Amino acid sequence: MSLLETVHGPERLRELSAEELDTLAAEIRAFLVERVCATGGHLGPNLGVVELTLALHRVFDSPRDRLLWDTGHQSYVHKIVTGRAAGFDKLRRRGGLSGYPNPAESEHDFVENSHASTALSYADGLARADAHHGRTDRAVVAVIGDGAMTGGMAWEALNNIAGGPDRPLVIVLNDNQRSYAPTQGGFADHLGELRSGQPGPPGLFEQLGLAYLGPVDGHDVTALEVALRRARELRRPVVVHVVTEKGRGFPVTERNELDRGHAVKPMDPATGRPLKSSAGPSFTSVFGRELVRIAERRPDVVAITAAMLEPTGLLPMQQRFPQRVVDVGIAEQHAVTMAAGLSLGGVHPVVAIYSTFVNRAFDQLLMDVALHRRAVTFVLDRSGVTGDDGPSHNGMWDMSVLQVVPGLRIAAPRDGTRLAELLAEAVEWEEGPTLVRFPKGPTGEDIPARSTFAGTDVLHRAGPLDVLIVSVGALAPVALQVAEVLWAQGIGATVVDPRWVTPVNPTLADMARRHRLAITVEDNSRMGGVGSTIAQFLRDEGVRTPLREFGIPRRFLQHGSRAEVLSGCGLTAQEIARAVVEEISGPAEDRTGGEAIDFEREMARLIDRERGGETR
Ligand SMILES: Cc1ncc(C[n+]2csc(CCOP(=O)(O)OP(=O)(O)O)c2C)c(N)n1
Ligand SMILES: CC(=O)[C@@H](O)[C@H](O)COP(=O)(O)O
Ligand SMILES: [Mg+2]
Repeated sequence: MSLLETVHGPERLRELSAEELDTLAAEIRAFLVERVCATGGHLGPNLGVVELTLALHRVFDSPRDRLLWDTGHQSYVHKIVTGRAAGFDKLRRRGGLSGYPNPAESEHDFVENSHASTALSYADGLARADAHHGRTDRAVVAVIGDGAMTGGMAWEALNNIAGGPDRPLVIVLNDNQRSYAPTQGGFADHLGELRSGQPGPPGLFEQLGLAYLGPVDGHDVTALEVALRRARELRRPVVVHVVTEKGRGFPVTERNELDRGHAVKPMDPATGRPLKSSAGPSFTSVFGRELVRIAERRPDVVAITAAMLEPTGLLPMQQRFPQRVVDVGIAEQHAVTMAAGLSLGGVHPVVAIYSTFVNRAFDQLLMDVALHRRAVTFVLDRSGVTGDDGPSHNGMWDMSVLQVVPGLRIAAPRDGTRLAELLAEAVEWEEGPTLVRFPKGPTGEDIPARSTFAGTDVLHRAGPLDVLIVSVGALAPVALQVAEVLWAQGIGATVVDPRWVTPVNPTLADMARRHRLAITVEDNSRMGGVGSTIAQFLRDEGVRTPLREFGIPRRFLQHGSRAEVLSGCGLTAQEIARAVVEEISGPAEDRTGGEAIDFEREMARLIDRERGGETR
């Protein structure tokens, strides 16, 4: 039996000798490689915290002492030693282990949110609550990476912790010199000075009034324990500066200079080759390619990332124009307002952020960009359901949150060709901010329009004018399947894609007016989504056609594949069609005065007469 098989809780770790701990660390690394190569996940970060996690659980008594993991992607070892090794067969799979701490899984887990730079604020709150209740028998320990330390919230917390009353609060700074890429900036340089161990003036943390212990070898359990015990005994806020190696102990991640295996897809551990073949170009790769094409003809275009250069597709841009890509670290708020500054200075910034992380920079987008009508283009990758990264990573709120921003134009491409078109249109727009949002994964086959009216593409037209289906972004294949299912039941449908979803295209009112029912289908929260806005627009235009919105319900979505989670939200053709049939089953109210009309001919005539829009 392996040592690992005898570990069902942290107490077992305290029985082991130094040699046994070394053996256990090796077994855990082998376990991580075997399991995470099979499922995919954050292999590199977890290979780097094996010894640190063992030492933490030997020195501190979880869950009485609260261990908090910033971002939480590096908590697999914590899960293994707290009795969840068996769950790794279904890591990040529906019904299986979450890829982040999850209080529903274990009493040892406290913070599920995987948005970086929050742990010190949680720790400050917990430590104050202990003081408030007179609890002196426990500690708060926050593990935060050097990348997460580039996030502004971490410094807001440090300011309060350092200035607050003394209380047992241990900050373990896991310094592996990387986020995905090597961490940059003044603070990263300072950590380099601290790592050198050269004698010199007090470091930043001590100057703030915090105790500082380090640098400590993050792969030496004994050295770690000495430092952590000392930190525990200090009973005042202390930073333990731990130096680790991301991806340690597995050649495939150690050799990966791009990101040390930060978030790996299922792969063959012997070769590092992906287990699944690629399903064609991703939205991300199309964005990266098209941005370079735009940048070649627009010297004023500069790209900005918040520590996610490769995942957001900016690698081609950096390789082609290294001086025109700025990585601000995990600092989305700074990224957005810096973009406003760049725009004030005559640059057209393209800010590439995952949808879920733009939530953090809403005020900056609203007040620093939109209020000043700055021509900044936001590109939100991972919009809609992402799935396996759990509730905090779905990009399901961006169109609800951002549609309220005055002057912001929002586009949702349905395929790669539309993404290229819309990105170009967005960067050409100089009257104010623009935003293009798309999901994780392949673009799928192109879906051409059969006609276009004032910018709204007609994708499908069959039978009577029963249902107008407004398809938003990448759910177009679902919208087209809905039309097929309806037609099989004798119900006619017209599928349209507005491409630019905000502001609402007035043509939609003309189209809805001619149908018995309108529906919207979007990979976004149903509340406040595009459907809500179109419904409001139709009411304002006096259009009596009822509208039914299909989107993500107002709840946090547990992890699973994108398809599973979308299905769980009712966003499948069968379920949408079923709801439409129920809604429309009443007698057809004749809206055409008896003669069958040719919808597209009528729309062409109307557009030419009233709106002077282009028709094709
Ligand atoms: C607000 C926010 N922005 C971006 C991310 C994406 N992200 C996840 S982990 C990570 C790098 C974290 O680096 P670090 O804190 O040093 O942890 P390490 O992976 O090195 O252990 C990033 C950028 C995030 N989780 N939260
Ligand atoms: C933890 C984190 O926020 C990221 O690493 C995220 O897991 C990446 O997600 P993708 O795999 O969609 O790039
Ligand atoms: Mg790091």
